[in-house]
Amino acid sequence: MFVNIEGLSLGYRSNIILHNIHMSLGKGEVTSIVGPNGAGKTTLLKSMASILPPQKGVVKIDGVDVRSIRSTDLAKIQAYVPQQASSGFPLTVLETVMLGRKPYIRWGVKRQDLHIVETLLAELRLEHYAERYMDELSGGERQKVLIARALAQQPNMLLLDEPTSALDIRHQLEVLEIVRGLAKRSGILVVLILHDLELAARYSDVVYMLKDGTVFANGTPEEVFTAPNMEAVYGVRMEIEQAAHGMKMTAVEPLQVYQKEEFYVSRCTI
Ligand SMILES: Nc1ncnc2c1ncn2[C@@H]1O[C@H](COP(=O)(O)OP(=O)(O)OP(=O)(O)O)[C@@H](O)[C@H]1O
Repeated sequence: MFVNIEGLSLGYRSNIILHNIHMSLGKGEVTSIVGPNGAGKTTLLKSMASILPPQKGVVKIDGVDVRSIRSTDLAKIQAYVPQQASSGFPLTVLETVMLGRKPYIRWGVKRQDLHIVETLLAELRLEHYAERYMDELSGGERQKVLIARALAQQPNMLLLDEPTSALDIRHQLEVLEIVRGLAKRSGILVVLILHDLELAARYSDVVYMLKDGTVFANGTPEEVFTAPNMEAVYGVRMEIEQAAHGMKMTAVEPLQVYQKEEFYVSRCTI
């Protein structure tokens, strides 16, 4: 499986958000989309999920325009987990994850569906929550259940919008290890939106850095996460070092701002 995005421009009503985006994503690769708030990351992911139609350009999966794929077929190819999802009515964890099997279920739940769901619950250490209702879970537990539901679709392509935002550090690593393991073992194409750039560096093969609805830089984490790129895109001076398990990024600027304020306050007091 491969995904090509060619000259994609789109927005909301007459307000164009993404401008002439080109991307190519390969099987078994983990790609992170990063960039400041409002850069257009979610809009881009929604367009890959065929939720938002392009105004120009095209998103192609294996050479086929995603807009021409029927939604039931698309659900077997790709799973999308939005930033916030609510079911609208009360479901247990088991029922929620079972919803991921919906594209495959014709007349009723089969033993194989139950096996897939139970295996995922165990893998994500959610088995003890199976009978709990979704509104009885913490934000982080709910986020893991939604990831389990996406994985139950057994997609070739997984689109996750800030999948670790509600998770503590141990669960962040756990989820990203599972997702990366799936990419490497099963050849799933994974696209993540991440705000934590150290996690993006650690778990991604490829990074696309967006600025104002355009691709400012793309390549390996080492190529993209450079001090000049960070300053140009985030407006923050950073020190970036290679560390044993990825990259270490330290913001330099906030410290200076603080020192300037302190200086200003002490001068006023005098
Ligand atoms: N439904 C909508 N209607 C109109 N404008 C929208 C809508 N959704 C998003 N936008 C605007 O599109 C721009 C890009 O939003 P988007 O959610 O794609 O950014 P993002 O990079 O994912 O941001 P964040 O990091 O804050 O989640 C923003 O200026 C936002 O206000």
